[in-house]
Amino acid sequence: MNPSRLSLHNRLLLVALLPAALLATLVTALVLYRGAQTLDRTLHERGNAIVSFLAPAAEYGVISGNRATLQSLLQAATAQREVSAAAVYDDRGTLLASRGRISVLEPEMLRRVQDGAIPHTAPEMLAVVAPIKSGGINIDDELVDGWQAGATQQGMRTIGWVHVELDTRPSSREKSLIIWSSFGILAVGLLLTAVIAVRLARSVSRPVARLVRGVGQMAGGALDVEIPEHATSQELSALERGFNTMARAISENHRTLQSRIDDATALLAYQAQHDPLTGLPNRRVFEQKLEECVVASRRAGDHGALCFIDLDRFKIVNDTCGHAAGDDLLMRIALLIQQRLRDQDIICRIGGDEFALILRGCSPSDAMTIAEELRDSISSFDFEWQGRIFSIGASIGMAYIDGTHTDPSEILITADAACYEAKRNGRNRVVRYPLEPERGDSTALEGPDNEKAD
Ligand SMILES: Nc1nc2c(ncn2[C@@H]2O[C@H](COP(=O)(O)OP(=O)(O)OP(=O)(O)O)[C@@H](O)[C@H]2O)c(=O)[nH]1
Repeated sequence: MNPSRLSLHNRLLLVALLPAALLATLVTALVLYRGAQTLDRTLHERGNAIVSFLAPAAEYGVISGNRATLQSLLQAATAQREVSAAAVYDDRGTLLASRGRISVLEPEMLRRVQDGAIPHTAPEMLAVVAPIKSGGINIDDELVDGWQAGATQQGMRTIGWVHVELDTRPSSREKSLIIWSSFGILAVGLLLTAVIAVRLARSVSRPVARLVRGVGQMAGGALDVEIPEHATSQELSALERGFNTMARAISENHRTLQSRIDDATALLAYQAQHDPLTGLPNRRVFEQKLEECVVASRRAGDHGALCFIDLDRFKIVNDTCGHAAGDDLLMRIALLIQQRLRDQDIICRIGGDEFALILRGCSPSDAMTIAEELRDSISSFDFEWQGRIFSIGASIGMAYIDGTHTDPSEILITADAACYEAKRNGRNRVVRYPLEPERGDSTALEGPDNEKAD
């Protein structure tokens, strides 16, 4: 298991459970060790207390050789709950009296006992041996005096040993009980800790996982993300609220930005196709529309005409009243032309005072009529600027689109040449330049007599 690859949930579990499990195990081990020690020590102390009581009490019986006295002493000793057997030996290790099933002690072992009890353990048994000391008690002395002489411990000699065996099984049972109850408490404690740790880890990892999912969705381009706000902790709850607020703000900003981009794109597209002064379609659109018209005339027989319009004496307005006046005049002329057109006609501004008019779906004579009316309207228009009145005209060169052309620029060149001819012939007139002059059409080369005096 590589800790660096653990998920947040498992890391939190580890952080919560590992110290608790280690601590609980250590405490349990300590409690068990100390409990076992206490039980062993208590048993030893109990054995020592019994032999310490028995040894001086057996002094008289050993000296006097009164085995009945010793027997009654041992009977009293074995009446104790833990004592399973007891015995008295003389100084040579000869058994003087015994009660219960006593294990036989080696005389060397007895001789090693000089200054107090020594323990000896065997399975299910703890043996305690203590020397019986005598300070030269007279057999005829009072028993009380003998006790007092024994109590002084001055110049005493070992005259025998008392041997007591204690049953360790109750103590072992108590130890087992302590062990199992400790393990039980440990298991329950760890289980409760695990349940709490899992709930705590979930309360952190789940909101974090929701946040991670939300961030991932946003990174993937889904800006309308809203995560459920279920966190119970104050900080995570604030984080969830903050994320949603932030996501809403980003989404809103994105929408606003997108709308601005759309507006800017639309404006750019409009500007790329329109003349900024008059608002009419520009030269690029004109070329495109002319090509469409040429294709339509070839494929569907949808004939029409192109009128190249160049204003007459426009420069005078500029020179006399300035460019602002010239601009205003251009806008008014553009409006005037637009008002006189049919729905299917297209008017574009293709130069300073030059306009191109595409008439769709009309015969040569209809086209000539429209062009003449337009010329007349322009020449009849009086432009007033700061108290001064200007009257301009328009020279119009017309080329008919009859399905015989493949190149739109040919038509434009033709119309331009016709316009030039109109200028040359005195301005303010319409000249039509068919590529192949029509028979009997006097206006095709000459144009009408529509010149207006300057
Ligand atoms: N005010 C204004 N003038 C412009 C604009 N674009 C071009 N012009 C001017 O329009 C004039 C066009 O020149 P011309 O066509 O030679 O002058 P004109 O007086 O119309 O002469 P003819 O066409 O021979 O009758 C020039 O003086 C240009 O500076 C514009 O956008 N605004």
